[in-house]
Parts: sequence; structure tokens; C-alpha cells
Amino acid sequence: MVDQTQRIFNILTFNQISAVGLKRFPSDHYHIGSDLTHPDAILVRSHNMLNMDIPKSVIAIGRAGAGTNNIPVNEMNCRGVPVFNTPGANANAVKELVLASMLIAARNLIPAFRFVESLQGDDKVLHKQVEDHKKKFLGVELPKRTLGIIGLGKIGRLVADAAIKLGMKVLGYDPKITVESAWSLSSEVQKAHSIEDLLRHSDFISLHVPLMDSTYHLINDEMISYLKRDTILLNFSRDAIADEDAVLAGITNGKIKYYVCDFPSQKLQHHEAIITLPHLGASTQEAEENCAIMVVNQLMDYLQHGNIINTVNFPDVVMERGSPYRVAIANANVPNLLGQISTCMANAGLNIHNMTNKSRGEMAYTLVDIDSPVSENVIDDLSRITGALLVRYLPILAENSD
Ligand SMILES: NC(=O)c1ccc[n+]([C@@H]2O[C@H](COP(=O)([O-])OP(=O)(O)OC[C@H]3O[C@@H](n4cnc5c(N)ncnc54)[C@H](O)[C@@H]3O)[C@@H](O)[C@H]2O)c1
Ligand SMILES: O=C(O)[C@H](O)COP(=O)(O)O
Repeated sequence: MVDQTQRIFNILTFNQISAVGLKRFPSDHYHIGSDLTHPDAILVRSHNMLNMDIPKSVIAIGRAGAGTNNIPVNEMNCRGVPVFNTPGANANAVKELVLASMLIAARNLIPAFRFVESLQGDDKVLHKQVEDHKKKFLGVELPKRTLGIIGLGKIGRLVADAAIKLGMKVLGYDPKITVESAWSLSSEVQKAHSIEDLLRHSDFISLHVPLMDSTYHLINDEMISYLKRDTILLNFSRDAIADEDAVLAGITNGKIKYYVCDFPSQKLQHHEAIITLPHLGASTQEAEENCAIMVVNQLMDYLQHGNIINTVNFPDVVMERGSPYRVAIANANVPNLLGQISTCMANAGLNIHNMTNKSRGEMAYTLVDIDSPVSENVIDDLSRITGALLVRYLPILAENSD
């Protein structure tokens, strides 16, 4: 049997992951590279992995960021592979870009800038043109205007706080809000009774929901029909949350004054009322570092100790080491798995020191600390239990690597 205390983990990287995070991997137990052939884990940002042949060696995927719609999470469920992300690590960066975008749109800064760039002549001519035409760019101020926020998670609630500080009224809509988010939400955020209610009463609308089946084209012709005239719509979530054809029609019929979004497409290019940015929401030095540090810490804790924190498909499961010998089992959430695990260990003469088991939807996860080393045969027997998807033996790594 390979000495698991000496093992090396291969981490395959897609996209540019901040070196501040990558350097946390101790070099005596981790190899990092963008061209490794038998990776144990993948670190990714927005690289599209949906149609990729993900090597069978992969036991974890870490998304340095929030959205995981580029990762085949269902396929990973079948393999018992956790998909980690970094909730909140880039939220401030997105919030700041949303604030900038609201101000840019409210004051017509893009057309105003384009106008100035188009001017020709000496300073006297320029000044005259400026004073004659500035009325075309008359803007509005934010205080007392209503911002509707759809999705009050890590980003939505920061945007809400900032808007309130700027004197705006904030309406929020999030039927799936978590208890943690509800606790951290400013009491000044008014709850919209329905999405229609929010759309009808907002001057600005900002989308902060993940892309899932239930949010695909959340903003469509019908939803846009509820808007006030001249609404400013901001989408820093994902392209497909707003139906581009519906947005274009909404601009034509006067419901939408500006559509500001982080996801360019040919349909959205070269339109006076559309401002698209090159997916810049999380592109700050701070956010990139925060995401990389968080995801690397989570990944190392999982690879070395089996602990799971912040995945989109497994429950959080953390157990302090009670012994140097640990077995981690990702399994389907079916009856009698724990009984079979205990029986298998008892049959091998192993004494269980401590164990924990949690489930989330179809997935469950079990950590078992054992008083003595565990043989490869026992790991094979555990792997044969119906419903066991991924079984790992995790003795503490040798020296300097915890
Ligand atoms: N532009 C960027 O660079 C950038 C950066 C970070 C995140 N994002 C996108 O923003 C999304 C949100 O990020 P987050 O960190 O706030 O995530 P989050 O998980 O903390 O919050 C998402 C919120 O949306 C809510 N929600 C889900 N379905 C909803 C629905 N139908 N209507 C209303 N609310 C609904 C959830 O209950 C949750 O509170 C990410 O999934 C990602 O797609 C983009
Ligand atoms: O979901 C996210 O975290 C953002 O879309 C950021 O994506 P990026 O890491 O590719 O910038």
C-alpha cells in the first residue's frame, strides 16, 4: 500500500488563481500546475467545465469565486466529489462595481463622455459646445430613489447597506433567503411581497441571484412589462438571468433606460442604452486574493482532513482530529449506511474513536476517526457498500504539512 502519510496531491489550475492563495499549499505535499494529467483536485474560476472530460482521479473541485454554473455539479454528485466555492470573498468588489454602475447610469456618464470625445475645435469652441449640449445629459440623484434588489445573499445585502447609506430606499426580494442573510440584512430593507411588486416600485433594479433552472430568464418580457418607465437595470449575476431579447424590447418601449451588465454578447454590443463590462465584478486584487486564500484553505482541509466547508453539493462537516487515522466517506443519502460502515470496521477489528455524519439533499458525508491504522482491504470493503461514492483514508501527513 502507498504510504498515505507521504502522499503528494496534484492540483490542476484553470484560469489565473492568485499566487497569494497558491503559495499556501506546502510544496512537500502539493504539486500545482495548469497541465497536470492525474489531478486530485481542480482549482477554477470561470473556465467552462460543463462539457469537459473530468479525470476520474479528481476528488474535489474548488471554485475561487461564487458562481458554480460553469461546473457539472450533478455529475460530481454521482462521483461523490464536493464542489467548493468562496461565499462572500468577492462580494465587496461586486458591490463597488454596482455602485459605480448606478452612478454612471444615473448621470448618463457614458454618452456624456462619448460626446466630449467626439468634439473638435479649439478650447473656445469646445467650451461653447459643452455648455450648449450639457442639458442632454441631465441626470438624477440617488437619495430617495428606490433600488430593488433581487437576491439578498452575500452581494445583495452589501449592495442594500451601501444604497441605504447613500439615502436610497431599498426593496428586497429573496424567497429563499437564509437565516444568516436575514439576520445580517439592514432593518431598513423593505420586503417586496412578490417579484412583480419589486419591479413595479423600483427606479433601479440589481440582480444578485445564482444562475439555476429557476432563475434562467428570470427577467423576461412579462417581468419587464411591470417596470416603471426609464428603469435602470443592473445585471452583475449571470447573462442568462435576463433574456437579452426582452431587455432589448424593454429599451425600445421605454421601460428600460439603461441595461448595465457584466456579460457582453453580440446582441448587447454597440447599443446606446447598454453598458457592458468584461466580467469585471470580482476583478480586484483584494477579491482575487480573498477567493484564492479561502478556496485553498478549504481544499487543503478537505484533502488532508476530510473536512467540508462551503460546498454547493455537500453539507458542512467538520470534526476535530481525535486520532491520526481517519476515513472519509461521501455517500448517497440512503438508509443504513452508517450501520454498514460500523459493521465493516468492527469486522476488521477496528475501534471507532469518533464519527460524524450529515446529509444535504441526496448527498451525505461521514467522517470516522479510528484508533489504529486502516488497511487498504478495509477501504476496498467500505467502497463496495451500496451508496458509498468516494471513500478515502486520511492518516495525518508526515511533518510540516498540516
Ligand atoms: N460579476 C461577477 O464577477 C460576479 C461576482 C460574484 C458573484 N457573481 C454572481 O452573483 C451571484 C450571487 O452571488 P452571491 O455571492 O450573492 O451568492 P449568494 O448565494 O450569497 O446569494 C444568492 C441569493 O440569491 C437568492 N435567490 C436564489 N434564487 C432566487 C430567486 N429566484 N429570487 C430571488 N432570490 C433568489 C438566494 O436565496 C441567495 O440569498 C453568483 O451566483 C454569481 O453568479 C458575479
Ligand atoms: O461568480 C463569480 O465569483 C464571478 O463571476 C467571478 O468570476 P471570475 O472569478 O471569473 O472573475
